[in-house]
Amino acid sequence: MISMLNIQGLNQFYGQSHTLWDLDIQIPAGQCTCVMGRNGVGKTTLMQCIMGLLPLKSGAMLYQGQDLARLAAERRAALGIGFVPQGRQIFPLLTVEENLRIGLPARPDGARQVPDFIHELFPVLKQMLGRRGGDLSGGQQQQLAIGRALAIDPKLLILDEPTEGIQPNIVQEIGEIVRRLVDELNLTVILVEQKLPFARRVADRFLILDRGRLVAQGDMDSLDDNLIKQYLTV
Ligand SMILES: Nc1ncnc2c1ncn2[C@@H]1O[C@H](COP(=O)(O)OP(=O)(O)OP(=O)(O)O)[C@@H](O)[C@H]1O
Repeated sequence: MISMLNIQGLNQFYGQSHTLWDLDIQIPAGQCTCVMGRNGVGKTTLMQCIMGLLPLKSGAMLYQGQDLARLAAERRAALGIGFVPQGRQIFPLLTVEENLRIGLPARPDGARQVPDFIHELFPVLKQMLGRRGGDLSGGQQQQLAIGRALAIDPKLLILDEPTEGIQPNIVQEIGEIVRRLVDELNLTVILVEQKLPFARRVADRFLILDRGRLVAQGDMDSLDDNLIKQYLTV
């Protein structure tokens, strides 16, 4: 297995509160890994650590062999890590096109155009390029957030709860798009997801966090009822 991201001994604190404990995690290249666990176990915190948005107490994060831990967040984007944050965080007053273009300066190849494949993946955005981001529906905003992350041409794409608050037909579409990114474009995806059917359909592997610790991992097929009962259902 070639790992895209190799996390070793990661510890994170919010003030005195020890939130992530001694995490050792390998994210295989060219697969979709789903990070699971109940509310508050540290999934978003882990994604923010990978993106450089939170300081680590200790640990290494090797991305294609290079340690990210000392790199600023913008550098991580330039290395090819795309991020779709929880809650989408699109810019409501900017147009769809301006939102899509916002990360382009991070591209190492100097490209200044939004790649065509993004318009192909999200035809709805193509029809709305001049509209303000804030005027889009939740599902359209989620597609915009994914398109914006893809515009930097990432190799690793992190999606934090992309289906939260989205209507079912768009959830279905997002699932198909994530699969295409993995199968056709060979992206590596880390998906934080609480909806079990969606996770099963879209992900190849799972990791389960519980109170900041890694408690289980494996192929999606091996996620059994015991694990679900112990760590996932409320
Ligand atoms: N900025 C912060 N300051 C202090 N504690 C925080 C902060 N952000 C999160 N926490 C705490 O850290 C723990 C992990 O939160 P985190 O948001 O990473 O969990 P999560 O698994 O992503 O949950 P959810 O599924 O609800 O998004 C929680 O106990 C949370 O209350």
